[in-house]
Amino acid sequence: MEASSHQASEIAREAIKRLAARKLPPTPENFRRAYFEVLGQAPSGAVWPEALRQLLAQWEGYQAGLTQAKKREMLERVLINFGNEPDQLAVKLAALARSWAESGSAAAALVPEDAAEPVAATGVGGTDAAGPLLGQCLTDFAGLSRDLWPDLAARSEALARRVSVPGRAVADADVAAMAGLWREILVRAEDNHAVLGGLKRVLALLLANIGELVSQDAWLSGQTETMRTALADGVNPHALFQVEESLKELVQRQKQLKGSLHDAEEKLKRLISAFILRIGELSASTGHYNARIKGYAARLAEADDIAKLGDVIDGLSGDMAQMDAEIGRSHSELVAAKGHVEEAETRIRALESELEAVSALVREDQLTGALNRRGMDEACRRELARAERMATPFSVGLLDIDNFKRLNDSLGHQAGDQALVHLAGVVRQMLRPTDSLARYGGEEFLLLLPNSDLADAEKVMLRLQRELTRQYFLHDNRRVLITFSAGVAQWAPGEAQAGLLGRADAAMYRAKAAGRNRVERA
Ligand SMILES: Nc1nc2c(ncn2[C@@H]2O[C@H](COP(=O)(O)OP(=O)(O)OP(=O)(O)O)[C@@H](O)[C@H]2O)c(=O)[nH]1
Repeated sequence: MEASSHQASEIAREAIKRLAARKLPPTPENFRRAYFEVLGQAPSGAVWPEALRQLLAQWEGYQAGLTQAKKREMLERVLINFGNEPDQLAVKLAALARSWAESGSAAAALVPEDAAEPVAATGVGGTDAAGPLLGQCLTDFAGLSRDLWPDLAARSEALARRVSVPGRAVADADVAAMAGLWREILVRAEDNHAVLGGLKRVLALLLANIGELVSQDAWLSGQTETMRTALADGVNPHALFQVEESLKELVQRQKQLKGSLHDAEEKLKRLISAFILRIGELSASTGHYNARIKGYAARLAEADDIAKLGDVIDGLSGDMAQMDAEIGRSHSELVAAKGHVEEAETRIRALESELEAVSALVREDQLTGALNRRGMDEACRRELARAERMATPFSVGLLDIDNFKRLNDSLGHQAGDQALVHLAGVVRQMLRPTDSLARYGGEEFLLLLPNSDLADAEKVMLRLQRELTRQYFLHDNRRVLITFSAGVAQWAPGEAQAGLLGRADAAMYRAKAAGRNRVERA
């Protein structure tokens, strides 16, 4: 129930009258209580704990027809619409939790447009009682998230300690900190969702390839098909359990297959050595026949009667027939072997092109483990969309190692490679879990920094420069100092990825031109 500005001033007037009548000092807290009393609502501090408690319970619970993704989307909508109005936000969140609880009908899956009805603060007398309750919610969350997100758990605990001080009113800053925490949870949950999706796709790819590789083994194909079907319905503990069981069987079967493969290899070896033997025999026998034919030629020259001639021809045609049979046998063996070889070659070519296609899908730079250009494009797209949706800042830092050619020339290309690996390692140590590192070019790296404005991004790059003076790159036990020049740019709403990176690039060039080892803002 929003009060118009006229109503609001009326309510404020009445609230002041009440304070005067009760001889209460007009502190902000007393005024706040009186104001909500006149308005007929519980003060917002009392609404928050209950709203969060309900939301957490429903977030983890199961509701027919509501997926986690759907719930996340609904929650984001509420946060975007009411994120700047803490009182309204608490009320809307409570209403959202109620709508989830009542879910099961299609209508319940929609965010109620007018969910302004305040939630009764059951058992909560006012702001003084709100703190401990809120603290309990935050402590519960910390317990649940400690394994997954230790940093958020720590933040939640710190906040819990702050709001749980008996008699202390919940301050607006606490509510803002909670909203910030909740946003971070959403972002992480979204990332986890993306990771799960990625794992599912990788597994599907793997299964598709296993199926292809073992297409002749009906049993194995059947198993992989079962796993594919189990995963197609969505990743849940039951499906994962099924897949795990199937994989165990698959591993067992693979062991047997390896044995068969070994046998097949042995057989192939025997076939080849037999073939070589045959060729040897053939050339020996043709040599032997050559000698015999020469003998027949001599006997032919000496044959002076038809009977002797007949003997020579009989012997010759007998030998010729035998030779013919041997050559025929070797020829058909040769044809069969050629067929096998061609078959194997076709299979190997198909597998090679499949491998190439799979490699092209890889999103990581092989040397440094940072994202490659493809991975960077995807991550950048995702972060821009998120920044747009959640109205949060997003910045990038583009760094280019200084005088890298000189390092390469003096220490060798391999040392240059190790220097790149070292730099990527140091960057990774410093990044937050939501940040990403991509290899932009040879000795250029891009840092994607969600939830960071230009000043934050500049701080990150300067911190990285300092860190590199502490963590030297060691080559043959010699310390080599790596410095870089960088440009930082903050995304402007509506700006395309190319525009953002172009600005960061231009700033980086300015840093080079200004003498290197510096950070310039775009
Ligand atoms: N070892 C190694 N060197 C690389 C790799 N990619 C690019 N390089 C080298 O990085 C060097 C970059 O040289 P330049 O573009 O002249 O830049 P620079 O020497 O760093 O000079 P400034 O950028 O002006 O400070 C070239 O010698 C490239 O061969 C790589 O993966 N490994």
